[in-house]
Amino acid sequence: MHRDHSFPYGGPAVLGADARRPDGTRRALRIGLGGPVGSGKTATVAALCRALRDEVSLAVVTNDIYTREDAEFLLREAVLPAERITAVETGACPHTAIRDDISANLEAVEELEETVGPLDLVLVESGGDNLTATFSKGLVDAQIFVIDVAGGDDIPRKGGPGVTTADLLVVNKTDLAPYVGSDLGRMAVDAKAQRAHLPVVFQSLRERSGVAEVAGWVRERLAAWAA
Ligand SMILES: Nc1nc2c(ncn2[C@@H]2O[C@H](COP(=O)(O)OP(=O)(O)OP(=O)(O)O)[C@@H](O)[C@H]2O)c(=O)[nH]1
Repeated sequence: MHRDHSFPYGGPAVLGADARRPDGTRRALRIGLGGPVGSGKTATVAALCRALRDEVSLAVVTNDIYTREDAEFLLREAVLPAERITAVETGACPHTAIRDDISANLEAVEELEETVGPLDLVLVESGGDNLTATFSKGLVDAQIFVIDVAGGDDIPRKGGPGVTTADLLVVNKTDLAPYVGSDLGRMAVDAKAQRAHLPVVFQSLRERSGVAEVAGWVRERLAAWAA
């Protein structure tokens, strides 16, 4: 039977019944990062690791279709010790592994918790996909959708579950807006119209802007999780 675990209405995920380990301790908060190919998901994961690694115990699971390139990038950049980075090779549509058959990703997350735990936070990065890709609620507690201005300033207007329901929308590569003719003001208005109260951060990893806001949002989620 097909079961769709994607967030139907968006908004904060609730503390699931499985939020505690069998010994009663709270498991790590799991945050998924999804979005179109090349929008900056891995670069955002790297930036979050750098911002948060001295405050919280964290680990990363990456998803690629046939390679381990995203994990290899994070290893090369030394954003975390190697034992805290795991790659899942999905071998199929990226959204299948984060939404329909989440077993490989769940196993990877649980193994990280066992080998390097206790962890406060696990970031699960999806392979690049389309605007409909969302994570199963059984895999992550909250999700960030990363789009970029070079993909077209009409993407927020077009909507789709990633843009409309993700707990945080990141519009990345704002430094490229003047070169590709993207209107950031229009993107902001369209995103607001699609998302109502859900937050949007404009980010440029090249210019190091917006990263503190994304990290701040993760800190808020961690605080809510711990409470
Ligand atoms: N100009 C600019 N380039 C960026 C920014 N963020 C990421 N990039 C570049 O965009 C390219 C893709 O970034 P990645 O982080 O690999 O994107 P991704 O979404 O993980 O890609 P896939 O996993 O292949 O879907 C890389 O060359 C990055 O250096 C940014 O803010 N500005």
